Amino acid sequence: MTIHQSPEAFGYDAFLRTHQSKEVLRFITCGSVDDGKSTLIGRLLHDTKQIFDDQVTALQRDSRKHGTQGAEVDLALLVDGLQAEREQGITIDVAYRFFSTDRRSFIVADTPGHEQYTRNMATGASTADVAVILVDARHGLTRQTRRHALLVSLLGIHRVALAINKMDLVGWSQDKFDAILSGFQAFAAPLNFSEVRAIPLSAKNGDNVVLPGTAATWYDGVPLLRYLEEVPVKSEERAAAFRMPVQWVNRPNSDFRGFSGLIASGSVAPGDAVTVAPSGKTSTVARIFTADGDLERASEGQSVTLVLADEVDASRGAVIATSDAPLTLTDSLDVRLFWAAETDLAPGASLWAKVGTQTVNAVVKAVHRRIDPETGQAGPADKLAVNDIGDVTLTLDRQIAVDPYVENRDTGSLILIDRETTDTAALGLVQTVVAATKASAPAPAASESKPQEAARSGGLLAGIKRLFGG
Ligand SMILES: Nc1nc2c(ncn2[C@@H]2O[C@H](COP(=O)(O)OP(=O)(O)OP(=O)(O)O)[C@@H](O)[C@H]2O)c(=O)[nH]1
Repeated sequence: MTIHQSPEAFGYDAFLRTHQSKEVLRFITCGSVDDGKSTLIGRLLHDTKQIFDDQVTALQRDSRKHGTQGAEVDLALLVDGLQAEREQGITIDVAYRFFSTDRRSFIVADTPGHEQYTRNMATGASTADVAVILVDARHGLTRQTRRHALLVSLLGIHRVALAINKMDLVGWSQDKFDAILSGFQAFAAPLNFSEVRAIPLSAKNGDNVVLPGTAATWYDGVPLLRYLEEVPVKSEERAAAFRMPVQWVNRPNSDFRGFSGLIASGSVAPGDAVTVAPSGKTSTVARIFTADGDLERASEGQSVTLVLADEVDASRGAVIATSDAPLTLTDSLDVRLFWAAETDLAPGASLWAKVGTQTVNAVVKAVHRRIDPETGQAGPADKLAVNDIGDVTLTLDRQIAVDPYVENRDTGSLILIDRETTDTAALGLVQTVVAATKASAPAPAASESKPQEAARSGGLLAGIKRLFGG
């Protein structure tokens, strides 16, 4: 089995190339501090044999030195690799872990349970197919569990694995398990999950994570990993329309002109009719060019260069889309925001908005409502504070090409960037899109501008967008 577990050691592209033939499932883990997320991911890596022997030796040594398990191996150390977080005892950032089994490859977004969770969770969840929500069986559902479930549902993840962990500490009590599950179902009823799968487990002991546990004689379901291997991934549920943001124009000589980018969604084949946003120019795909030769079809997640049949002007910032479902051009956006900046957001605020490779100036026209994280109910509001979720209208200085988030997570999400600090201030999900009635100057094919640089180098969201094709 191929061995890899860290994005630093093994890049996303390389990971996908190696496992091209396998389906990829992206999932996010969420839970409060100490529910056992790191131990669970460590257990998944360990029991699927994703770690080298020398890592095991290092782990045994580290466990004695830094671990919380006495003489035993502390699996959380496999995941909590950073020195600082060992010292502080918390996980700091969103970290991506890669592992694979014979059936599937997995990309796990591990987000911390401390107070930055809104931003971090929004980051990880915006690309996930499934959310694994951890609950400590001793404590049951907490405020955090409810908040995480709400965020997951707002971000459009329809499947939840409710991992009821530390069952060993409650004597594998079926009553406890049933009570937690029914409490969750009651809270989640309005959240539109298509599936909630509860699994009793012990990440520490390895019961029902990769291998079936024997302690819960009453449980007749599968271990978590088996669920993750079998759950349908998004692409099986709905074929998204083809979208490829142009990252650069490949023009090595006057005979060749191709548009290079990462396919954000859908697939494309030579002969397909395409429309380029924002210019609205149409053409057909003549060739799909890659370093390994031409392709008959290319799909989501692949980096390709498209050669079009006609001389079409498109540059960085443009999006090539299928002509039967083009993007909408607009300069006014209704957006659900996950506001992450320390300063409040109020009407009149001016920020950069970045959708894929397009960057424009955005002014907050109105703040409409705030969603109560406890209940999921929306109430009127005129500003948003740090970690708030709310709905706003943005006025853009130029038209951009977007989709509603429900139709396409890539072309339907944006980040807002603080103009002063160049920090990522929010993740936004496009709610409704009304096409602009009159033509205004479309977003230019900006040369590398300040916000783009910022979004390239700074901010978690930007990093993830980069990794996952924004
Ligand atoms: N008994 C028992 N202890 C567990 C289990 N899972 C995790 N733990 C322990 O719970 C503590 C917290 O586990 P972590 O994996 O560090 O928790 P976390 O959710 O990643 O916490 P942060 O990284 O701080 O967000 C550690 O001491 C683990 O060994 C379990 O199934 N049973």
